Amino acid sequence: MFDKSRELFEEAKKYIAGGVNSPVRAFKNVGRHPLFIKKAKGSKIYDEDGNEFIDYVNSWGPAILGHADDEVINKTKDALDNGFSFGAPTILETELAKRIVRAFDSIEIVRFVNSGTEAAMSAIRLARGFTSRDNILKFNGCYHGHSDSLLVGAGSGSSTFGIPSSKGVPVDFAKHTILAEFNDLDGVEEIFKKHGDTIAAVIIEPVAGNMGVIKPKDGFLKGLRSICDKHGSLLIFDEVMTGFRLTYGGAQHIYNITPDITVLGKVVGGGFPVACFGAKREIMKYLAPEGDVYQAGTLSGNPVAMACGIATLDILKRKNPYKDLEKNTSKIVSRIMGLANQYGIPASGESIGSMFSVFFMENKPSNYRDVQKSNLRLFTNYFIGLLERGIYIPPSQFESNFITIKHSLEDIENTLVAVEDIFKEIASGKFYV
Ligand SMILES: Cc1ncc(COP(=O)(O)O)c(C=O)c1O
Ligand SMILES: NCC(=O)CCC(=O)O
Repeated sequence: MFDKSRELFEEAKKYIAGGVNSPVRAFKNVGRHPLFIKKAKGSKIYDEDGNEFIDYVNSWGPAILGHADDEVINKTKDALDNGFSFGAPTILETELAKRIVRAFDSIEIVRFVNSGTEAAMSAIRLARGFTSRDNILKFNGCYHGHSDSLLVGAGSGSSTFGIPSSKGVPVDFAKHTILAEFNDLDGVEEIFKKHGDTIAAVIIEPVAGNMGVIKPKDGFLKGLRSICDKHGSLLIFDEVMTGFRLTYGGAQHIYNITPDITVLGKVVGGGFPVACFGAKREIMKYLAPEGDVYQAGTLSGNPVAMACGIATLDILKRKNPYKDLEKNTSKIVSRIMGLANQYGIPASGESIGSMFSVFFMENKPSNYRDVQKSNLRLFTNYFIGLLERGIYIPPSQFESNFITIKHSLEDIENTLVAVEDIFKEIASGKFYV
């Protein structure tokens, strides 16, 4: 069923590190080789072996309109025809910026970059420049891209200085990153008691997606806001995953909390490499060329990418699909939980907007420590079972699934049939691994 992909992966490994350009694509966790994708349209993705899948990865988040929306294609092609990179300003950048500024009260000014990694890294530099402080606080299990000071998140308790979670990150860099546990406000308060006057910023995924979907407990984000205010630290919401996905805006609108800096990516570029960070003018004026915090990019604000982002946001604004997305997502999760219950599979589900996770553990996790208790063997069997039945989900327990406006009721019913089949097999003792 996947022979051609296996051959293509072997060939790719000869020329590309590990055969992939981002490690999560390798399916290493689940002991499989990746599928090589030939094309995608709507809710479906097609591999080189000719298999069709209902897609819940959706490019890891950008494709909220489903793949290859015709209107987006046409508008992006129009931009392409005019030339695809000038290294000089275009109207398209201002147009996309206007849409973002109008959608977020917390943002007056933005700066575009090419990836969420760059955006989060630059937001941290800006916060350090603005406050003249070096330390930052992040949460265990939150992912903000792969820049040095943000690649800290494993192995440390909530009140210790971070140790790097990747080789190649100097301990001297990582020691400026303090780790706390998601949803543990007391832990954050303790850290601030000791180190408050050294902390430039708290950075958080307001709804965590990178340890599976975990929502903030009541009062948690509000508590972070007041701790930051009290100590003169900036609050950074990394809404790379949640921005324009949970609502036409971000998690900050749902929870009614105003961060100082917002980081956006994924949906804002509609599938092209676009991300940005934004804040009030008072903070953003610290950036070069107005200010002394340096940040730059040859391809930043690329016109074709901007056009794709504009077309995507305009469709979202016009269609306002968020209620329907939420309804479909909670339906999937509650039906999966019903099936898990029926077949005696230990599982809990979480969803918000069009993001969801199925955890193979009885109780809903509220932080990274909890999520470690998930039964990864069950997850792997679930993943492989789905793949073999034409359903493509992220190859890790510690990720969010996404649905798009193109996921039909039929797609959802077909997914549930596959899930039931797998749970039935597991209940009868049949495992793939
Ligand atoms: C919340 C969050 N921040 C930052 C990033 C990094 O973005 P990118 O992969 O575009 O560098 C991601 C995803 O990868 C993310 O989910
Ligand atoms: N939720 C994690 C990601 O979106 C990462 C994608 C990648 O690094 O390829």
